[in-house]
This record gives sequence, C-alpha cells and structure tokens, in this order.
Amino acid sequence: MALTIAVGGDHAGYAYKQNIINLLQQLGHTVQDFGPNSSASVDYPDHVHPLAKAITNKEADFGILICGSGNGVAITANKHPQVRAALCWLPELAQLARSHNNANVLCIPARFISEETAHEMVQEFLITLFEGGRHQTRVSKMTC
Ligand SMILES: O=C(CO)[C@H](O)[C@H](O)[C@H](O)COP(=O)(O)O
Repeated sequence: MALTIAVGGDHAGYAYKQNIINLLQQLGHTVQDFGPNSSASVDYPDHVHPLAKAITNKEADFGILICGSGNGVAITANKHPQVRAALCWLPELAQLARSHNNANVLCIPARFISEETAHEMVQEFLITLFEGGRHQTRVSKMTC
C-alpha cells in the first residue's frame, strides 16, 4: 500500500536521509522531506518539530528521523503526545516497535549502523502491523 512518509533529521543523518528517500520512492511511497537540505551543521529540533506536527495532524502516515545517535531526534519527537518515536538499530527492533508499541516514527542512529541495516529497518517498520490486544492496553497507558 502506498504511504505518505515524513523524513527528517540533522546533518549527521543527511546522507542516509537522501538514500532513504530514494528507497521510499522506489517502493512507491510519497515522501515529505523535512530537511535538512545539506550536510551543513543544523539543530535537529528545528527539523523534528515540524515533522512531529505533520504526524500529529495525520498529514503523513509514518515518520523517519535520522541523526548521529538517534537520541536527539527521538527525545524531541516524543515531546509530542501523539508521537511514538522508537530508536532502533536492528530490523527486529523496528518490527517490534510497530507490532508491540504502535510506533509511528522510526529513529535511526546514522553514526552507529550501516546504511544497509537502516534500509532493512525502514522496510521492516513499514510492512509490520500493530498487534493490538494486550499491547493496545499498554499503549493506551503511555500518555501521562
Ligand atoms: O542528538 C544527537 C546526539 O544524541 C545526534 O547524534 C546529533 O546528530 C549529534 O549530537 C550531532 O553532533 P555534532 O558534533 O554537532 O555533529
């Protein structure tokens, strides 16, 4: 199924972001690029907040955020109550983030994993359905 995917991050994730955009378009998805538009140093919150608002407003089905460690974009994205951003470094973690946590944003640590692993994680994240059931009970308790 063709999805709308919001993609963003910072300078440390720029190269990965560009290739992930190409991957998503090859898979038939529509991409919204929230930048940055070069590898020049930026502040990741400037790119994360607009992406998180797009997810909240249901302008995109899922988000993908890429920075050096993945921590900064994940912490920032999760400030938005409707965002469930998961930091993943293995395809199985991306699968579990969707199936157990109903994550809607995948956070990628570009300085710590290969680009091949990043692409495998993206594909796993987008094909995995949320299992609901006992997991929905837990997800419903996430907001304080
Ligand atoms: O948020 C981060 C650290 O937890 C990201 O990894 C950033 O990409 C990183 O902080 C950028 O560091 P830089 O030295 O300014 O390139």
